[in-house]
Amino acid sequence: MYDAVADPYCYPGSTVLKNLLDLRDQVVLDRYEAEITSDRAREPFPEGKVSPALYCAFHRHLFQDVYAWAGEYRTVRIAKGGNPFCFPEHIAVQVQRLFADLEQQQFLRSLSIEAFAVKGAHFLSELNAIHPFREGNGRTQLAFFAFLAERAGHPLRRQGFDPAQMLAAMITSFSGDEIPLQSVIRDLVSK
Ligand SMILES: Nc1ncnc2c1ncn2[C@@H]1O[C@H](COP(=O)(O)OP(=O)(O)OP(=O)(O)O)[C@@H](O)[C@H]1O
Repeated sequence: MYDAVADPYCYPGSTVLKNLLDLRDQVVLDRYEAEITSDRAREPFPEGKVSPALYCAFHRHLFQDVYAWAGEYRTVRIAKGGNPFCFPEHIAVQVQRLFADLEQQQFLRSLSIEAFAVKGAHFLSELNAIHPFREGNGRTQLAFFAFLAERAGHPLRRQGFDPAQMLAAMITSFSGDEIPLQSVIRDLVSK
C-alpha cells in the first residue's frame, strides 16, 4: 500500500486501484493480481535491446491483465514507509540515465561474482528509488534483474530466495547503504 492522497488511479473514496476487472475489494484484487502475474511470469518475457522500453514491456507483460496503464510510467507522487520515490516529472529522464549507465557497463557482463553483486545492487537500488510505475515495481524489478543476471552469466538461484530479506535489503538501500543488497545478490548467484 502506498501513502497516496486523492489518487486518480484509485476508485473515488478508496485506496483500491482501478482495474480492468473492476474489482473493488482489495483482498479480491490482491488475489487476482498475485495469481495472474505469477502465471504471466512463467511465460516468456518480451525480448529486445536492454532499454527503458524493454523495462516497460516487462511491466506491461506482467500486469497486462490487471491495469490499463501496464507498461506506462506513473503520473502521481508516491512513497512507501515514508520514503518518497522519484517525482513523476523526472521518471523518464532518470530511467534513461540509469539504462545509459547500464549500457556503459556492458549490461553487467564479464564481471566477477563480487563485482556483479556490487554493480547489480546499485542498479536495483537506483531503479527502486525511481519506482517508475504506480504499482508492480517490486515484481518488475526482480524479474528484470533475473533476466539481466542470466544474460550476464550469473543466473539467480530460485532456491534460497528469501523475500523478507530482499525487502529489508531494498529498504536499507533506499537510505544509501547497499551492503545488505550486495550480500543478498552474492548469495543468489553463488553456486
Ligand atoms: N519503505 C520502503 N522504502 C523503499 N523501498 C521500498 C519500501 N518498501 C518496499 N520497497 C520496495 O518497493 C517494492 C514494492 O513496490 P510495488 O508495491 O510497486 O511492487 P509490487 O510488485 O506491487 O509489490 P511487491 O514487491 O511487494 O510484490 C518492494 O519490492 C521493495 O523493493
